[in-house]
Amino acid sequence: MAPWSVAGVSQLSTSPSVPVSLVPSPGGEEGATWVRVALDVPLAGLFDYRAPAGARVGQRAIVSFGRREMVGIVIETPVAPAVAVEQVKDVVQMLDDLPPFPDDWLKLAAFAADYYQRPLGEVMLPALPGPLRKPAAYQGLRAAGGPVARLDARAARAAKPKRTRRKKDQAPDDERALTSEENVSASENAEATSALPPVSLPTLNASQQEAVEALSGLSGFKPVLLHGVTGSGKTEVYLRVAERVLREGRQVMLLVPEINLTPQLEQVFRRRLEAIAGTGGVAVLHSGLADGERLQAWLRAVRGQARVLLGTRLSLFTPLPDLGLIVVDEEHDPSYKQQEGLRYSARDLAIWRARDRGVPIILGSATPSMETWHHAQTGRYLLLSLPQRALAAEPPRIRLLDTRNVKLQQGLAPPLLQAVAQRLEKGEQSLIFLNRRGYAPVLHCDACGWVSGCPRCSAYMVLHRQPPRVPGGPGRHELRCHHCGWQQRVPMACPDCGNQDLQPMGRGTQRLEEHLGELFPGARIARIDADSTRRKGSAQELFARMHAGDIDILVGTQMVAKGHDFQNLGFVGVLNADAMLFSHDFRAPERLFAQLMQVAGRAGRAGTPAEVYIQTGYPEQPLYQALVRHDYAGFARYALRERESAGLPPFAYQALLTAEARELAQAQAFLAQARAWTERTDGTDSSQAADMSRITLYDPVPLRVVRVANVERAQLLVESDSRPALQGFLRAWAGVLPGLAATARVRWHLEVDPLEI
Ligand SMILES: Nc1ncnc2c1ncn2[C@@H]1O[C@H](COP(=O)(O)OP(=O)(O)OP(=O)(O)O)[C@@H](O)[C@H]1O
Ligand SMILES: [Zn+2]
Repeated sequence: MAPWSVAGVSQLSTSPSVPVSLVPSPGGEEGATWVRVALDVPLAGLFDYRAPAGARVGQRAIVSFGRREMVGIVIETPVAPAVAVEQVKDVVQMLDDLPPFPDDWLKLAAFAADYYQRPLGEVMLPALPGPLRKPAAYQGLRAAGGPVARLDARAARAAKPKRTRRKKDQAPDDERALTSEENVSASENAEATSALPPVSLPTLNASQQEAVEALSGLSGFKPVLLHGVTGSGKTEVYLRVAERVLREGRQVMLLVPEINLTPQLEQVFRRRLEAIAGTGGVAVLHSGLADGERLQAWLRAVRGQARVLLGTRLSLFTPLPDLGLIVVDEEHDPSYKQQEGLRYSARDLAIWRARDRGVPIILGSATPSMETWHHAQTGRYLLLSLPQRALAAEPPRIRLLDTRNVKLQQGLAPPLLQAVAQRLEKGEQSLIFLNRRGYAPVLHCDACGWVSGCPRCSAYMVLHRQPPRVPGGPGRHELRCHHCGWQQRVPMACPDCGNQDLQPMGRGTQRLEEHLGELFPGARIARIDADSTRRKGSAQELFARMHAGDIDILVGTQMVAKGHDFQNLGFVGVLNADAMLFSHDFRAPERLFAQLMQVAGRAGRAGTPAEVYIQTGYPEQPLYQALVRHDYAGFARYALRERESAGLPPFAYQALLTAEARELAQAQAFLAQARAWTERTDGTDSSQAADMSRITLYDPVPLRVVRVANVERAQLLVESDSRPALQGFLRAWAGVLPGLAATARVRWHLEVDPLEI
């Protein structure tokens, strides 16, 4: 393994095949005439324009491209354009409302583009807040100066007359979208700091203390795995280390899987860290923000006014001038992986960024990914552990309920029901975890075997209960496809045989909620899943009710499994976990173990003894046995041994080419051609030929759900034991794929380090 190879990410390639040079050419920074610009278009390469008034690398420009105008970023200022001078258009406008993007940011984007095989513009521009990449934001009278200038003007106005400013200078609607409520200037921060009430800090326990000391002693790049069991107080460790870094005058980037669901987390970070960084010193970025709010938070971070950036994966690409520490909380969480466009791992890029900036990075988890755990075991990452819960003496007791010889009541085993009843009596809350939303996964005809298939997908339509039109009224049912969104009424009779008695098969969270209501008529029952939380703010409302103790029994999907620090949850029941036990995806056990550990970890956090019951038909499975012992390390040892003997990640590196077409044959033919290309050795590039010996290409196969919205999908897996070899191959391959795809008329994408196969 090469010394630079870190986690999922290899080094920034300096090989000449990288199409981007970040070094300003002899044309000079100031007064350059030619600019080479990255644009958000699905075409490889950069585009040349003339900038009569000069331009600098990293500066943005509005240019015309085809019939559109677009915002691009200057990557080079070449001495001469790559095409005939007469063909080169002038830029429409150089934008100077922001200083040029710094070198380290350009390097990060260039690395991501090269590593994930995407055009540079498709990496850079989507990473910016909306207004900064929309030419419309710079046009027209109202937009004079652009969104940044407007925001600044507003901030300046707001800073002067302190009391009476609201209402009066309300911006017109389109501008208001770009500016949010508080606009605190840097000087105001300083004032506010002293006004904040002092926060009382908990006394660290011995392992927290050790972790904080070890982390405080770090300088330079060092990845650290903070492996702390659920409820062990990892957050407190992040806070202490962050406080220290802030006092040293540096910025902290804190990545979390989700923010919308856990407003308490945001509050804790604000309260604690703004005591040092000043009011407004913590900027928060996530996809739930309006364009203007996002721009504002982003600008504050970029300008160094915000000293802490707390955000989801999209904040990874925010330039931070004084970055001193990166924290990735719940590093194993799949939501760090973007599943469309640039399919990047924010965790892996965060590690690259930490290395590039020479700062420590903390990866925290109770159930680390196998990749991270492997690095910690082999010493590449420093391993720090919090083996005990911060508050409770004991972790929850986990028990397996063997469902093979038990008579279930509506899918629920008697001991589980008794446990809920007992907690009800004691005034404690219960959580029933079922990772399947809807009423029932399929509707079925007993007479002829008909099932509710989606007309557009190779999948079942899920039976859903609609909320009643009037409170207390009857709920209607309908069929919904979770893959394509298709909806239809429940047929009155079987479409095949006319039988009028169609039956729901299996159960989802809605049906479970209904059953529990019948079984525990006096209890306050609520459900948290994607359906019950569709309305903005409804998830926060439901979680607030749970935290306030207004819910006795909570039914929930994975949305409730992570992050929440419930204080009065005494029991967790888990249904249908077996569904993930025998998946074709080699990562399924890892995900299942993490999910069960996390959901179990919601119980008994405040110190009262708690129990977790898992219903299963396979209690002897090693995964469940490890879970009962709370033995993450044992599970990981077993899982890694299996991966090693099968030659799977982290012992191999993968990429996945997916093709979509009207006909499966078309998609497969394209993949077959893409594969055949690799067998054509024309000897033009001997180094590539040598690398091919380390590359395995599997046969193209249809996806498990092969058809979605009338599009058929197939994929081709590429594997190598060497990341540089895989990267070298992908670089060459990505050059020929667009041509092959155009001829075959298929849509395609290439995913590096895929999480799901
Ligand atoms: N040293 C301490 N003394 C007292 N309470 C503490 C201490 N450290 C943490 N806590 C409290 O313990 C609880 C659990 O901490 P926290 O939520 O940080 O755990 P965690 O490790 O992030 O768990 P999870 O992985 O389950 O999210 C919180 O209520 C926190 O306030
Ligand atoms: Zn469908």
